[in-house]
Amino acid sequence: MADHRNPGIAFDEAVFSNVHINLPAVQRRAADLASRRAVKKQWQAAWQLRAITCIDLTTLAGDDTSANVSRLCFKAAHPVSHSVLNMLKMGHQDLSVGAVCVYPNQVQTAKDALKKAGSSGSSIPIASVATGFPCGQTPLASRLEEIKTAVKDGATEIDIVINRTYALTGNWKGVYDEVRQMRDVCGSTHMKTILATGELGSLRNVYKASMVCMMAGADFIKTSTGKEGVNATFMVALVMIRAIRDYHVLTGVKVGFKPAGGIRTAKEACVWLSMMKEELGDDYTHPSLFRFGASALLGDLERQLYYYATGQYPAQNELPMG
Ligand SMILES: O=C[C@H](O)COP(=O)(O)O
Repeated sequence: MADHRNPGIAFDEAVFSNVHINLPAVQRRAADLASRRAVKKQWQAAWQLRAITCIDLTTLAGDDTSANVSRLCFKAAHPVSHSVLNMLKMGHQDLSVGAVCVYPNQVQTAKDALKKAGSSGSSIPIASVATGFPCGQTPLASRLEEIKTAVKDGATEIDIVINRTYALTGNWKGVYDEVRQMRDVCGSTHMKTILATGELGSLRNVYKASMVCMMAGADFIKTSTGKEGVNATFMVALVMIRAIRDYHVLTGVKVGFKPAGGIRTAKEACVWLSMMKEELGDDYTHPSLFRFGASALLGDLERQLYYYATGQYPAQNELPMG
């Protein structure tokens, strides 16, 4: 993630209260993206490798144990098998994902496992969801305490959830104040704010929530927890991207973007990256400003790279960690 931070600005409702979303235009652009054909050959492999570096490799399950978290961390440090990397003439490259993303209770395990994975592992950021993830329906004091614990245990990025009750009742100052306090508690730890767009009711609210979180100091805005009925969609992304652009014009600060939930295929990942490049520029195809929140995307990316290298898809035993 970029060293620069978003310091945030004072709350000012005038910045977002009159926002107008051109729904037909957003729908058309989203439909165009969804029907886009994939790039081919070496360009496809290059985009797939880039996509891997942008993944927040995630496990957020009630049945997480040190075994599956450690396995995830090993995979984060070695996302593509050596044989495939050698076939791609990439064996000399240190390839790793953007971060691992786990519950606060698993941060310590992740830290130990990444250390065991060697130099490529110990430099991987540990993101932890916090603040009553996924619903955020716990008292503010305990949500802030959760952040402190995750940071103390070794989290280098915190993914907070916003207060949807406040957002849906138009209490944007309430959303701002909470996020601001979370940002303060994060200290030097980067903060991503999860909007849970599938629960915000309208694209105008998505824009407002994006802007309020950035004003409060979010370093990234993230679409979803992965647990809502509807998670990352191109329509929501286009609205959040517009807010990122507007905030940049207003403050000169570039805030990152993280779509999360339901992104499973290499083809989708490449479309997301090409959208970022077209909408916000090449900077937004790098992990410092762009991440995929995904639990299952890496497997398909590795499979497609294997296909590119060998001309055939792997059997299960050929990518045992896939
Ligand atoms: O933040 C990440 C999401 O929880 C991952 O969702 P997913 O399991 O649908 O990839």
